[in-house]
Amino acid sequence: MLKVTDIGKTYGKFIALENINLEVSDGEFLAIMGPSGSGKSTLINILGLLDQKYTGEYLLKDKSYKDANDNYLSRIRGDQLGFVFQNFKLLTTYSVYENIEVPLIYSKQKQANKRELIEDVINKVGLEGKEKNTPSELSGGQQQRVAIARAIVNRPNLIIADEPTGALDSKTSTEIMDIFTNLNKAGTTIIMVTHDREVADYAMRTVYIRDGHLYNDEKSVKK
Ligand SMILES: Nc1ncnc2c1ncn2[C@@H]1O[C@H](COP(=O)(O)OP(=O)(O)OP(=O)(O)O)[C@@H](O)[C@H]1O
Repeated sequence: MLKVTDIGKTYGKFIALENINLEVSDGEFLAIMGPSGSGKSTLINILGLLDQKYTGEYLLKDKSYKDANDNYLSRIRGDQLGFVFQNFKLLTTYSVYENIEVPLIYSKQKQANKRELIEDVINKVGLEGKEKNTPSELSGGQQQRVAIARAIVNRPNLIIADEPTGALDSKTSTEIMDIFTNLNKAGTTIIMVTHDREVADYAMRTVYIRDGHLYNDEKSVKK
């Protein structure tokens, strides 16, 4: 799915990432753990094609987007990637249905097909009956379900989730992780940042970041 070779990233003189190497296979479910400020968001911004200012090489499906223009990048992000964030990032004045429809606005599919895709993901995340509600009328867990539905409606190859359970209680977190597990079982590759060991345990593999360096297992993390 993707290959990162010797990636580095600096903010002025500050080294945020150094010598990062990482390969993620199709169908993998990877967790990235690490303390606050260690570089997790910086790394997934690069993986999610939200940041092109890095050194080294990043190939997504064997292709580099380092020199791609903004329009092209937005299209690739829309076609291939789905994003889920800690604070949901839903449009507050839109209904559940309309939020999920957003990624399909530029899609050339017919209206009836779009409706079918949206209804399908609403069922997948268990939000039947909430289509007309706005986010403020939903619980945190339900809002995250909307965000997941929006992330998967375009059937992306890769889901990037940044602390998807960070704002949720443990029972709701389990429900959200069950949704991710089912998506992964159905073939979607997932990369998830989390602080929570129990949440990371849902993934097949965990890597650790500390001070901008990536480690494959916790024992090798240099203190
Ligand atoms: N735009 C920026 N300018 C300067 N420094 C930055 C910028 N963005 C991030 N940093 C620094 O880079 C380091 C890594 O930040 P990053 O957001 O990737 O950490 P993180 O592991 O995601 O943290 P958290 O778990 O708290 O979200 C931090 O020390 C941060 O202060």
